[in-house]
Amino acid sequence: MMPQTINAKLPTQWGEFTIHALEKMPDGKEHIALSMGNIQSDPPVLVRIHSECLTGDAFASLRCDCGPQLEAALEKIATEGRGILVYLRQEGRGIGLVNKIKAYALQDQGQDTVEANINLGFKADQRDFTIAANILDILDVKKVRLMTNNPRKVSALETANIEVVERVPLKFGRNPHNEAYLLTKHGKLGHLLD
Ligand SMILES: Nc1nc2c(ncn2[C@@H]2O[C@H](COP(=O)(O)OP(=O)(O)OP(=O)(O)O)[C@@H](O)[C@H]2O)c(=O)[nH]1
Repeated sequence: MMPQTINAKLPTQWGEFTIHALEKMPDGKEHIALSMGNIQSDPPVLVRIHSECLTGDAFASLRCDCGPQLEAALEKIATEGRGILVYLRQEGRGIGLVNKIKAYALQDQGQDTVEANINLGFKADQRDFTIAANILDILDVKKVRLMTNNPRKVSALETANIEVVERVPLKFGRNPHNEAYLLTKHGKLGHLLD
């Protein structure tokens, strides 16, 4: 089945985006992209690949840095007047919402974010970012400036022939509740954080 895209306007507090709803994707999930401005022209467009996080994105949870990263990415795109937010339905680094809350419960008992995933029978990170490259292909984008601290996102795009001309660090949302979580991301998951 071929992927299909449905486009509509999406006015936001940062300006007007186009929302692209992607269905019939290879992983069977419904993904979303928001775009602003001319995304195919030079210089290469600013792109954020964001994994779904209901607790951080919608409920302003301080356990992670997802909400502030999402907002900062949309703001940076609006400031440039062009860019793409790819919103992947990869809740809980791919383990799903209920399993993420199970992982939070284990973290409440002292495990770190990686140990909790492993003890639930998952890998530390279940995500496959190839789907983000598929979405950029559908949007006809071949070169990007990628906002991320996660080297796996950079290598996944490059493996799929999307050139990452620049990695733009995205360090927002550090707070006392997520200090240990961010340290674990840095120490065990390879995120480029100070
Ligand atoms: N399993 C699990 N998932 C989490 C936890 N905290 C946040 N997440 C999920 O992690 C994903 C966000 O991943 P991050 O590791 O924060 O960031 P990243 O996307 O790898 O990298 P950046 O591009 O640098 O932000 C979202 O899907 C969140 O729901 C946790 O403790 N356990």
